[in-house]
Amino acid sequence: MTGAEVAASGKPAGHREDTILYLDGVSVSFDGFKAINNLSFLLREGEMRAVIGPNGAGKTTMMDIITGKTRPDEGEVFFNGNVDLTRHDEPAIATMGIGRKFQKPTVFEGHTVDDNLALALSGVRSIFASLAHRRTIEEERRIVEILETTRLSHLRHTSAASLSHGQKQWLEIGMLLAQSPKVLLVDEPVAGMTDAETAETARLLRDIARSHSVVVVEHDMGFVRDLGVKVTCLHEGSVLSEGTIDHVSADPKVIEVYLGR
Ligand SMILES: Nc1ncnc2c1ncn2[C@@H]1O[C@H](COP(=O)(O)OP(=O)(O)OP(=O)(O)O)[C@@H](O)[C@H]1O
Repeated sequence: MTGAEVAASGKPAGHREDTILYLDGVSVSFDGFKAINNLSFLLREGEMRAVIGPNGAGKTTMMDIITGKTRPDEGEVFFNGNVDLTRHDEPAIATMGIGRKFQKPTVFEGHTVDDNLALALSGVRSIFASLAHRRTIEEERRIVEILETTRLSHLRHTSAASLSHGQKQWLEIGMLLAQSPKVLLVDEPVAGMTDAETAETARLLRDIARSHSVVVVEHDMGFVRDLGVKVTCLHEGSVLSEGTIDHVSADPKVIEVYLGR
């Protein structure tokens, strides 16, 4: 956060009511080590944010706190302005509309792209029931829409096992979209991708961000630049720098602990 955005009280500027995610004064320790230290992080509804920072900065732990995997020792964590996430567990938070994509793709390799999306769309149904289920017009429309968004229309009937690494990542993003989340948390989406796939992923996420709030954790600075959104750099569990990519990447503190290494 820039100095201008921090009120005199040290509290983050902006009303909680205007946010989709609101973290303030959040701390968590593991065996006495403060992995998150008085962290404040605000995401407006419909905003996409890139989160960067060196290894161990607390990026994953911040996501764990938002999704209910880790409970903070202190601080406020709110979703949609008024839902106190510290009072809910992981499955409840996922159901509320916070979807998370981990770094490693976990698609069903033995099934087609289409089946994978149908499975994700059905949510609670068993694999067998889901594949035997006769699709509604609305389900078919959603699948076609997600295939287009994820650049996989031409691979609809291809086995997920034969997709490239990048296409598997896109399929998994599609499976997340099928659950209609309000917020997508995306962890290192372009790790291991080709340059062309990386560039396409920035476009894909920008498309998704037109109708969702998104937090993207990534180390690839070229990709972060392509996203064209506000950047938050974490260090030692707190916000070290926040603003445009040009502001953050020119910040001497960021250069010292992260970019200059
Ligand atoms: N369950 C845990 N028990 C003990 N220490 C933990 C636990 N989870 C995270 N940590 C520690 O907290 C710190 C923050 O880790 P975290 O994984 O959030 O960083 P990160 O920014 O995601 O790093 P990376 O870029 O390497 O993924 C690290 O020092 C890590 O070792």
